[in-house]
Amino acid sequence: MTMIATAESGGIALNGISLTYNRKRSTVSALQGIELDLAPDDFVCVLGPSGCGKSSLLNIVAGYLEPTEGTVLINGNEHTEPNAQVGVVFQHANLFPWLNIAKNIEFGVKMAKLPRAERKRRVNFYLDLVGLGQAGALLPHQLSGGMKQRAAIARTLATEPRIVLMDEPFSALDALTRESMQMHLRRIWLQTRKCIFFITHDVDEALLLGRRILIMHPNPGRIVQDFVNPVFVPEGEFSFSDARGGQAFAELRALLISQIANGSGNGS
Ligand SMILES: Nc1ncnc2c1ncn2[C@@H]1O[C@H](COP(=O)(O)OP(=O)(O)OP(=O)(O)O)[C@@H](O)[C@H]1O
Repeated sequence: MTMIATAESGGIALNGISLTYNRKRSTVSALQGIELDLAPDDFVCVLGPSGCGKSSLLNIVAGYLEPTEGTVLINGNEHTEPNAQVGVVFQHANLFPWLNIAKNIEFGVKMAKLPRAERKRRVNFYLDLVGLGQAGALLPHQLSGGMKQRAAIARTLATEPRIVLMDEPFSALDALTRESMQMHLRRIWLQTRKCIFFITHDVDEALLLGRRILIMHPNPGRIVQDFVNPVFVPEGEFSFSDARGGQAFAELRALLISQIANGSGNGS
């Protein structure tokens, strides 16, 4: 597999990131020596067995956790705490139940103290982008699980961050909704070309969505593969089920599953 270099101005650079958790009687090396450059329009999927440090890495990029060593640079500036340049979408939408969908989306934008007209423009634009143009007046409990998650994505995008971090955003959804969300996310990325850093346990999801794929292994948590996804479709719509049926897709899936299993101690 080919290694790629994506250092570009405007992107995100992780330099020498290590993270050690101190427990009562032991320490855990959750991350060690992470070097990573993310281009402004990357779509990076991160795969790896449980406990390899995926969420820890995301939390460091988000500014929620301070690394033991190393720095995160966004557009050349050191990034040490949560700010509007980094948006995060979690497994659960966590919408405010008392606010309608439009007001939920506007909430983050309001925090940025933007003029009212710009707030409205963004709410309408991002509602349309996630296919909820007709749902702005509904309350969260009136939405399906997939619609709620689309609203959460719109809420994050409306703050116009430089990078969107996603921690298994579709894992709580049923299979059909999940596939439709994957298609939505692909369309959103094609339209916005926003840098997306997407953690998943699902190899198919990574192969369908990621232009670039990282594989991490634990003990210590580290990146063992970083490659351009050879079955990524760069433009337009395509049938996910046809793609899954392709030979190159199936071979790569099998290879990645064995590489992930090697890291979990289940490999041969
Ligand atoms: N707050 C904490 N205190 C101590 N150890 C922690 C803490 N959070 C995570 N760890 C440990 O750090 C390592 C990496 O955890 P992390 O949650 O980042 O992995 P992950 O790849 O996201 O796992 P999963 O796929 O199961 O979510 C694991 O060994 C975990 O037990």
